[in-house]
Amino acid sequence: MKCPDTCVNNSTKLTSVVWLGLTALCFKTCTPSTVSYFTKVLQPTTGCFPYQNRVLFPQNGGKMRLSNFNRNIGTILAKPRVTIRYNSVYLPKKKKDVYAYTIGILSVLTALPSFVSGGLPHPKGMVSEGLPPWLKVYTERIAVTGAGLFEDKSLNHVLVNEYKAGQGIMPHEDGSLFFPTVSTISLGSHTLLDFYYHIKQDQDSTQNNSTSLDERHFVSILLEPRSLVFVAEDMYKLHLHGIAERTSDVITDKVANLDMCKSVSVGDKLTRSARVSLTIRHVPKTLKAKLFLGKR
Ligand SMILES: O=C(O)CCC(=O)C(=O)O
Ligand SMILES: [Fe+2]
Repeated sequence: MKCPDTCVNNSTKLTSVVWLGLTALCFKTCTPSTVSYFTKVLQPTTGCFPYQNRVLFPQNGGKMRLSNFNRNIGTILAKPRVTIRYNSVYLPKKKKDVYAYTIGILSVLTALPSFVSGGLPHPKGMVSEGLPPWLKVYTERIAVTGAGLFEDKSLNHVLVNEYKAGQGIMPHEDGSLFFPTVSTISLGSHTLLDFYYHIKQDQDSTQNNSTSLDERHFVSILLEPRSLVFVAEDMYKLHLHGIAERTSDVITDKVANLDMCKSVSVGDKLTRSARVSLTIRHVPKTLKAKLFLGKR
């Protein structure tokens, strides 16, 4: 089970020796033309996973194509202040696009399940490190697609997670360090993003106070390969979300976006494979990095 990215565990810092080893492995495994596509992106250490502050990634952001990014977007839940929007075909199926590289590189470097780009969110402010060009392609276009959901804020934080079949992320909330809209691109496998009611402290409440996760689970969203989902407002702030540790998912009537998914119906069993998610957010509180070299 992965921890949510709001956890910080410094004991998982990657040593440069391990990184150099993994880099050498990648360069040995990739063909020379592939290697020329990749450059190292140095990332800060955050989260709960080992090996996450060094990763190789394509830097040819300008060449990537995101098709349909403003089409096919559908709203699943849109009561006042409760919003999920879903786009099943946000990324084209195209050779040499970033999803292929992402999956390829993460499977070569199997010990790289997660990394953060943009900085480390902190209550006092994130020292903003900027995003590499290939990620900016996503953040800028998602800001357009999600217009109205981010209040024109720039998306300055990206978390990349890899899940092998059978892995998930425990029910959690993303917390107040982020603006309360999250956008997620899914690469590789489908998954089910499950939403749960919190346990209510209010004794008068007659519902949603079960301690059983199954009973608190009230809706799921099927995240298809290359899809984009926005979770906003109360859906972000009031409820927990998570991904169950399963190797396959049986589709039930709790899956709220079936009408937006191609050829999937209630009763179907979908087998998971490796999935990589790009979780793209806005961190409101940022600090300018100050370097004090010598006497002030
Ligand atoms: O991988 C995902 O789609 C969910 C990740 C998530 O909820 C998180 O990192 O906070
Ligand atoms: Fe989350």
